[in-house]
Amino acid sequence: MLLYRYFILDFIAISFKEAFEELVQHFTKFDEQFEYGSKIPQMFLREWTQSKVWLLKLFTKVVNQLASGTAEEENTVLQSLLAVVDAEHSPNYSLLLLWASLANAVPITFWTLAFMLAHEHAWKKAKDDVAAVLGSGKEVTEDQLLKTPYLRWCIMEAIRLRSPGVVARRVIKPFTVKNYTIPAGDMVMVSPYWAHRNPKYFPDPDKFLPERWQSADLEKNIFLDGFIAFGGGRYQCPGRWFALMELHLFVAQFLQRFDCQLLSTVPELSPLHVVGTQQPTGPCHVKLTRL
Ligand code: HEM
Repeated sequence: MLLYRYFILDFIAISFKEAFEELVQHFTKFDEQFEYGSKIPQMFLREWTQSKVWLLKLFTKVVNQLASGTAEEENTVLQSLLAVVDAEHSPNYSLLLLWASLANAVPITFWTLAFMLAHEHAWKKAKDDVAAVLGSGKEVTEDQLLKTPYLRWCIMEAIRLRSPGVVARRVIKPFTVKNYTIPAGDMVMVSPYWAHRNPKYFPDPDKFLPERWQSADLEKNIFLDGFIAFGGGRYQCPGRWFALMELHLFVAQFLQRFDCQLLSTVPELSPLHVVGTQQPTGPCHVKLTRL
């Protein structure tokens, strides 16, 4: 759905179902091998490279169309971001934006619902809050989301437990840490995944405990100390507030419309995904009932 809106809002001529499906196929291939594509020379990944080239060509068209001022919508996420990026890098940045948004937000949506389902108390509390605040209304306002903080805690807890394995930077100028000099050209990495398992900041770190977020000031966008799921500094995730809002909105509306029961255990996380948020190793079976 996000993929669809992304293009429709920017009024791209993907008006035929087949063309849209072709886009989905190329994006899926790009996403499946992203971990390898970022490390292995492209000549060894022919299909992945073909899909990347296809997507970059598409984004070159998108960017040109936006630059010509013919897009109907204004202030879409893509337009806002392109306003601050060099023209030369715009197609690559557009593809990065599409990948970074979907590859992180989609698995986190899954983990939030799965963790809540696996913790009866969390599922019930979240459902009760949604029923009390949203009722059966069709529209959801920002004010209503603010009145369901427990949902936001569940989302933050899912992000904490399934955040990216590494956030990396290439060293431009040598620097010294504890008597070690890190030379220019090296890569330095920090692991949000492991940082979030430090009991100094997160007691019982492996447990899903939404209540721990009560002491953060999420309304003022202040996280818990030690939480680094969105990276840091100049290049930290520019989509973080958007991500939290869309996740909150989706989970609230899901709980409003469906009841769910786990039919299998929640799958383990896959150790193959290091760059983006963790993905599950396999399917999770649920019984879904429309309310
Ligand atoms: C729960 C969801 C998300 C998580 C955990 C997440 C996490 C991250 C992390 C760790 C980075 C690297 C930051 C760094 O290098 O310091 C990043 C970068 C990025 N994210 Fe997110 N992200 C999420 C959702 C989104 C969404 C929804 C969007 C877009 C609407 C987005 C757009 C981006 C972009 C464009 C970058 C690259 C920034 C750059 O290199 O300049 N992310 N994200």
